Amino acid sequence: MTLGVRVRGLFELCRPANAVVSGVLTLIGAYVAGRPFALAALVAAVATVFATAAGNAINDYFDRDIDAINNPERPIPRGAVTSRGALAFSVVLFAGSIVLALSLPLFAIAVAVVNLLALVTYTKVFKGLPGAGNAVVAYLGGSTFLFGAAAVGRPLAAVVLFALAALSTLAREIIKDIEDVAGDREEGLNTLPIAVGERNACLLAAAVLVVAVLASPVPYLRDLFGVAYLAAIVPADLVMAYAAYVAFDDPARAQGILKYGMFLAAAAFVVGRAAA
Ligand SMILES: CC(C)=CCC/C(C)=C/CC/C(C)=C/CC/C(C)=C/COC[C@H](O)COP(=O)(O)O
Ligand SMILES: CC(C)=CCC/C(C)=C/CC/C(C)=C/CC/C(C)=C/COP(=O)(O)OP(=O)(O)O
Ligand SMILES: [Mg+2]
Repeated sequence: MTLGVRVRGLFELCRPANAVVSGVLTLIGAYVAGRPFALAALVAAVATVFATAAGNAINDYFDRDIDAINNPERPIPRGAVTSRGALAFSVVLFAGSIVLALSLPLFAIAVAVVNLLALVTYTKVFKGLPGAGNAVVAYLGGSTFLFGAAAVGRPLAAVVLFALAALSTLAREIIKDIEDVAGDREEGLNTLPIAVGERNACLLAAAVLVVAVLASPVPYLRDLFGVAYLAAIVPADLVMAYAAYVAFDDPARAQGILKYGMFLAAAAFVVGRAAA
């Protein structure tokens, strides 16, 4: 195995696009809290990139046997990275994330510690319990905004964004589990759609999305954002509501549409704060 093959494998293990998105959401949290250019905001964003990369790497480590069957192109099953190498890489990334987080205010350190525990335990403890794994990933997604705001000393500024992002991520994770039912059943996993049926899981995901969409004006109503936010969030809400509708027929397409709607919503947060 050449060095290039190994480096590429480690890079893929991090799922760099997801890690960078998480870091950007942390910066948005600091921006909404009013201090995007503070050094602490940058430190928190890099800590988030490291933590997300570490979480993805350890997920692939724990999933190595399942992925050998279902995702043979992943770095461990295809032989680009050894399983011990993936675990060691994840430990190094976690350590980097902790060292960075230790320079932040106490509440931000607390969020980082809870998140690292959640990332380490997710695959073995929560993923196999119906709904629990989805809730953990939803919490993690939402916590990026909270972490960014906490890093600059104003966690309360991001509480509503945390809730909106967690609700929409919860819906998307449930829809992704509906998409994955066939493979997950073979693996013996007990995900929500396997436990309660695909239609019930879809009804729940749609209901969660409706709550998120109906709650989306709250940052405006609480004077956190200006009126431009309303103009920016409406298209995002429409895309997310459409995703809920599509989920009943085509969950694979719905989760992609929903991701797009979530990105639009994150952009609306920036617009809303800029116009506050
Ligand atoms: C109603 C309203 C205003 C909602 C707000 C929506 C919002 C701003 C959501 C932000 C959440 C977001 C864009 C999260 C992405 C970050 C992330 C890495 C999430 C967790 O992903 C795990 C997932 O299992 C990986 O999936 P995939 O994308 O298919 O690789
Ligand atoms: C703010 C700080 C310190 C950290 C934030 C950490 C964040 C945002 C994590 C986002 C959620 C995430 C990417 C978790 C990683 C573990 C995970 C759920 C991987 C998904 O792996 P797949 O292999 O696609 O799916 P399953 O293994 O769940 O089937
Ligand atoms: Mg996995």
